[in-house]
Parts: sequence; structure tokens; C-alpha cells
Amino acid sequence: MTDTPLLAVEDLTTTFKTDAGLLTAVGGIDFDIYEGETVCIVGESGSGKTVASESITRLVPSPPGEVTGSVEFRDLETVRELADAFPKAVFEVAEDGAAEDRGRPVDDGQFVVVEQRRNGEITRGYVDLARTPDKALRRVRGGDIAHVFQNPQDALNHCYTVGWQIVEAVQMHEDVSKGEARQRAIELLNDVGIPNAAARLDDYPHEFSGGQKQRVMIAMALVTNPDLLIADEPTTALDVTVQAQILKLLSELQEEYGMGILFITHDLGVVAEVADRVVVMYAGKVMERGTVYEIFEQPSHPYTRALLECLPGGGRAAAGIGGSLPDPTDPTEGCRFAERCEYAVDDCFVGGQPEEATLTDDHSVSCVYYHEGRDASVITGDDTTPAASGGTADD
Ligand SMILES: Nc1ncnc2c1ncn2[C@@H]1O[C@H](COP(=O)(O)OP(=O)(O)OP(=O)(O)O)[C@@H](O)[C@H]1O
Ligand code: NI
Repeated sequence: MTDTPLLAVEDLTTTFKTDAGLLTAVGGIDFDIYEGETVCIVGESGSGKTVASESITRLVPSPPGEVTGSVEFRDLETVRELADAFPKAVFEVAEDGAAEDRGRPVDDGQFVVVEQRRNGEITRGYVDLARTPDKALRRVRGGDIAHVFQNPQDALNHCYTVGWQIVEAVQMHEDVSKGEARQRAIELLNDVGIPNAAARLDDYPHEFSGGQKQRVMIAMALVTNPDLLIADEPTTALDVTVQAQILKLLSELQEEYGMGILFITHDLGVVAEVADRVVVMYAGKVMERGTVYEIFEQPSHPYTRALLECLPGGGRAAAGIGGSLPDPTDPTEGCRFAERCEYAVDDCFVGGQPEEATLTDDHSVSCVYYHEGRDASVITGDDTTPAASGGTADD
């Protein structure tokens, strides 16, 4: 693992203009994903997980949507490739770290690449996805960054054979003959565990089971050998056995292709299976983040703890958390979870979402109880709760 993340997201904010007013689906969140790791965003329905993941490549409909914040894609190979192959606005990073615009004005086909060169060779850099215009961004979507969605039937065209669709995707990406593309399609179907791949190429989507369709979708996502795969509830529509098979497949493919995965799910059982690190999201904000081990062993935000108690066998397995998400067009003043939180005190209703308090290098929590002068053991029931740092009680 390198020390630069593959994807670095900062202050990602996505709003929609609706009849009820401006809806804030994602309220300014940060996260990063390193090469070869799986980061899970978990939270209840409506938390903004899908919108957050789709905002990375600005897949959200605009209008009514508007995405702001910084999204840096730091795969060096991609940076080098784009810097050489495409018209672009280049921001060269000087020795002192300040970016200086060396490019022409950005037009719709240009990427915004920030690069640092030594002896003419790019040594560091990133593609600035947030400032890259739509037309260029389309090359990244389904290219270096690929998506797999919950319902494969929505994404597969039922009028064409599966082989035709994969061949089409291969030829869109690579300059190869039909025969070569077909061969590649067979390899891909093999890779995702479709038996008899060569023969299945000429079948139509409806001839595949739900699980197989999802395998086909994963094969299509792999056509471009992506650095980052964004998988949004890819197994939610499948029965439990098939779900387990697909999760296993994804982890095998991750190893084989060396890609980072952003995995979106509302299911903590799935998180336990696939995640290296976890971002717990609620009503457009990050409540807690940590390694999968920390989230399950030292859950620190009342929301995370409530989610865990909702797992089969947990204290709230039958009842659920109780209450519902705040109105996203009129978010609460303080912590988004305050209204449903059994530990909420006056401070929780003012001053915005609390600054994340750092528990360990990887683990932080956005809750006033972890700020100076408060005792978080009320929540964790644990006197050994590590002393938090990084936040203060009055921010
Ligand atoms: N195109 C849109 N126009 C207006 N509001 C939208 C749009 N897309 C999403 N939203 C709103 O954004 C909020 C976040 O939705 P999102 O789909 O990201 O939630 P989620 O966490 O993925 O939920 P689920 O687990 O049900 O998929 C919701 O309030 C939703 O109604
Ligand atoms: Ni969703």
C-alpha cells in the first residue's frame, strides 16, 4: 500500500433543487480510498450513500443536482496517460507546493490534471475530477472508475445478447478486432465465474439468473481494468447464498485486478464480510469512520452502536432504531442524529455536525461526547474508552 490514496474526497456536497426547497443529500463529507482496499459506506436508506458515490464522477442528474467539493484521482499511471494523450489544462505544482496554471482555458473535452514533474517526468499528480468538465469526465466513468449497480436488469439491454454488449464495451475502450473483443469477452465471463462462457455469449440477459446477471455486470465493469470499482448495493437484490458468492467473487477479482473498491451498503453483515475500512453515514454526514475491526469492536457513535444493535441477535433486532431521518430540505441545526439519539444533550442540537474527534489514526467520531469535558463512557459503557483528541466542545 502506498501512502497516497487512490481517491481523495474532501468536503463533497451534493444538493438538489426540489419543489420542497433545496435538498442537501450529501452535506460535506471527506473520505479516501487506497489502492487495493475496500472502503464501505454504510448507513440507513436515504443517508446519501448512493448520491455520495455517484457524485465522485458527477453521475447525479444535473440539474436538479449540484456537486461541489474536491475529488482527486491520484493514480499516477492515469495521470501520466491523460497528461500525454489529451488536451488538458495542466496545473503544474511548483517546488513550494503551490499549483500554477500552465494550461489553456478548460474546454469541455479537457481534463484538469495537476502534476509535478522532475526532469520532465511526472512524479506526482492527480486528476482533478471536481474541476474536469462533463465530456471529459465521461471517459473516466466506466473507464478508470467503474460502477456496478444494484439492479443489473436496469443496466443490461434486454434486446442484445450479453456477448454483443461486452464486445461493444471492449471495442469502445480498446482498438481491437471483433474476434479479439469476443475472445476478451469470453475471458471476462470466465473470470466472473460464468460456466461455459463461450457458449453463453450468444444468450440474452433474460436467459441468465439474477446472480449471473450481476456477474455479467461485473464483467462489463472490468472491461476497462478500472483502478476503482464503485459497487452500490450490488448484492441487495440477490438471495443470501448468491450474495455470498458475489461478495467472494468481488474479493477475488480485487486481488487479481488490484483495484480499490468503494462498496455501498445498508447491511452491516455485508460490511463485516468485505470492508477494510468503514465510513458510517447518516443524513448526509459522516458519523464515524474506522477500520472494520474498530467499527465492530469499538463502535463509538450512538448511531453506529444503534445500527449494530439492529443486527440479528442484537438488542434492537426487532424494534429498529426508532424515529426517522431528518427532513433533508430542513436539516437539524446540530448533529444530524440528535433527534433520534438517546444520549442527546442540549449541545447536540446546536453548532452544526460536531467536528470529528480522533480516537486512533484510522478511527474518528463526530459526536460531542468525544469532545473535551465530556465522558463518552456514558455511550460505550466502557471506562477504557480512549481519550479523544482533535475536537473541542464548542466548535
Ligand atoms: N435526483 C434526485 N432529486 C432529488 N432528491 C434526490 C435525488 N436523488 C436522491 N435524492 C435524495 O437524496 C437523499 C439521499 O439519497 P440516496 O439515494 O443517496 O440515499 P441512500 O443512502 O443511497 O439510500 P438507499 O439505501 O435507500 O439506497 C434522499 O433524501 C433522496 O430522496
Ligand atoms: Ni442507495
